[in-house]
Amino acid sequence: MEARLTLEDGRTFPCRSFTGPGEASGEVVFNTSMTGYQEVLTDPSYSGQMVTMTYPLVGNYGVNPDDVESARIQVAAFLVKEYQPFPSNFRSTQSLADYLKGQGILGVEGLDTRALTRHIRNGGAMRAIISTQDLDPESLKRRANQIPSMEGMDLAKDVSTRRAYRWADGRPEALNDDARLDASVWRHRGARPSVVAIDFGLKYNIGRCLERAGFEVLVVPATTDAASIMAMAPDGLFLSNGPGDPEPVTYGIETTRELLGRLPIFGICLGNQILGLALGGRTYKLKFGHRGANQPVKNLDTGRVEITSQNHGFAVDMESLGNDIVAVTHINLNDNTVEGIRHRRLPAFAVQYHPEASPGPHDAAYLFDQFRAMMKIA
Ligand SMILES: NC(=O)CC[C@H](N)C(=O)O
Repeated sequence: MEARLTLEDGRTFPCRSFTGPGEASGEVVFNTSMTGYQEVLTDPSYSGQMVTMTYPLVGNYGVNPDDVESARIQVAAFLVKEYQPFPSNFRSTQSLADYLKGQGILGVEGLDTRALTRHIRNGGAMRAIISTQDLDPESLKRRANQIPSMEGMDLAKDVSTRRAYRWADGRPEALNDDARLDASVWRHRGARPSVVAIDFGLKYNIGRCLERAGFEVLVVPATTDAASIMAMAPDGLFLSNGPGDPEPVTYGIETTRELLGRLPIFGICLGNQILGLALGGRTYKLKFGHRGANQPVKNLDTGRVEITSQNHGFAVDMESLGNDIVAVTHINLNDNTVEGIRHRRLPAFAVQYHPEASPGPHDAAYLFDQFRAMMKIA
């Protein structure tokens, strides 16, 4: 079915829907991973964004119930060069087209994804609209310009869980109705270090990695305050990844500021930005962001280069961090932006990239053990 993608600057790309009629809007971003499209689709950090894959053939290994990073598809639309409708993989239970259709998400193919990616690299991430109904470029351009900008947008509280839940045995587990959110919430007190993970859009693989590193994990809503967290007396605090601009996530920044020095803190991606903001730094929007599974990052402590999985459009401004308080621990070797920070005196550190790497390489898995080493219970 004929479709059209129009960016806010008027550039238009003809394409075809492989999921039936529909319309979608959001910020268009590109991801350079060669595989892992199901993890990309379900990563809550993509909320409000339409994602295009630079790898040209998508759908060939289908989808399965295990590779999800959250309970649903989070992208606003999925844009590919060539959709492969005949999946061949022993784990596949459904085609990608049926998976998207089942959740009402528009998928388009036949799009010149290379030209689109080059356009975004030159002009920056842009707002856009895709439609099978409205094919008039002028009307689409006008409407694309009415979409709210990603800057200033707090999407974390929209995707966050409404109720606290346990992460156990590799999956989310609801608490009993009578569970009290105090120190009695932990089942393995004294045997395993306990971590409260603030859910700004938590990827499931972070839950899996925390559990694998030996933690007992309780996931709480984004707006949970410091007093409620201290009431549970955890051994550590984790700040998750999440969508949107970090600056308007003032409640998360405030909670983090209050808990600095009272609990060991580890943050990933949005969690890194929130820690940076809580430490008095600033964040800014990158031109087109980092999204892919082969981003080179230099660990300044060891001098080692890690190949990392990434998905972010904002970054912590290095100049805004007081050097006597915060150390930059990791930088991106493509553009020298901040990829990791550490408090010089207090137990708090974070990375902008994804050590849980889903999809992606596992070079940075050591960070979960580093967090564990900060706990009283080792
Ligand atoms: N994956 C993330 O946590 C992304 C953080 C933030 N939304 C950004 O785009 O920079």
